[in-house]
Amino acid sequence: MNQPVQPLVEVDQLGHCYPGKQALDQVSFTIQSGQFHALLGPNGAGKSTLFALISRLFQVQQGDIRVNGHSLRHAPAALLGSIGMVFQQSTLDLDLSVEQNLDYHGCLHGLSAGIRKQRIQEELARVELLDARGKKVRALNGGHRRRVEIARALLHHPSLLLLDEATVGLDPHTRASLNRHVRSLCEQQQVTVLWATHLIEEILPADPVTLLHQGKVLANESAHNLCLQTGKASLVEAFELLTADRRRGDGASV
Ligand SMILES: Nc1ncnc2c1ncn2[C@@H]1O[C@H](COP(=O)(O)OP(=O)(O)OP(=O)(O)O)[C@@H](O)[C@H]1O
Repeated sequence: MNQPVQPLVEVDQLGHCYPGKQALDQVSFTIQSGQFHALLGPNGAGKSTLFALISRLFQVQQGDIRVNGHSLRHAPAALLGSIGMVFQQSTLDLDLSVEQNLDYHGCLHGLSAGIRKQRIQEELARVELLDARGKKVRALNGGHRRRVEIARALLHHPSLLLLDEATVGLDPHTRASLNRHVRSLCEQQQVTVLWATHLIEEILPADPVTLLHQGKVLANESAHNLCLQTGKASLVEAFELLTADRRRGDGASV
């Protein structure tokens, strides 16, 4: 008999309150290894709060997150070593070169000079920016800066790559190309991805989706199943139905 596969990521009953605002309320979902998992939610749903918790910008108040079995509460350093982050706001130093930005990150992760040199070369080649290694980040366009951030996030070979609204501010063509690139990392390099977005067009029918709205999980399903279960032809309509129910207070969930 087949054993159930242990998920790579377990978000378990996560809660977070700002003064006077419950931003996350008993949020639970899992991600299987090698998947492109979408965290779909409109502005204010709580996506960035979840990212701030997993990256330890905030202290965990309720619940836990486990990556590769490392608990945010009990083994935070091991968990941080297992993840790579691309935040909504760029965190590159514009006046350093691409290579200097990556090298600094490698130092923070304790990589030796030799390993840093090798990995910088590998990751920049993967995002097709090897020729830009000596350029200041300020000289790159928005799409290329995002690619540098992805290369940087993968430098220490994390199990999980998290991207928070990574395509914000990019033109439609660059958005689509970045989305395709990250999917190819899943398919070809077995990288596991949590892709937070409010843009439904970035999600494909087979993608597992966690639908987050006003701090609560409304659904954990593939986009295709969400349409089937709501009887809607498109994810846009399914999303409208589920979030409208919530706005009316029906509290429907799938
Ligand atoms: N520092 C804060 N103090 C109080 N409330 C906050 C704070 N930061 C966020 N919030 C509120 O918490 C809720 C969740 O915000 P969060 O930024 O996590 O959502 P989001 O899904 O990432 O949205 P966006 O894409 O607009 O950033 C929102 O209602 C927001 O106004």
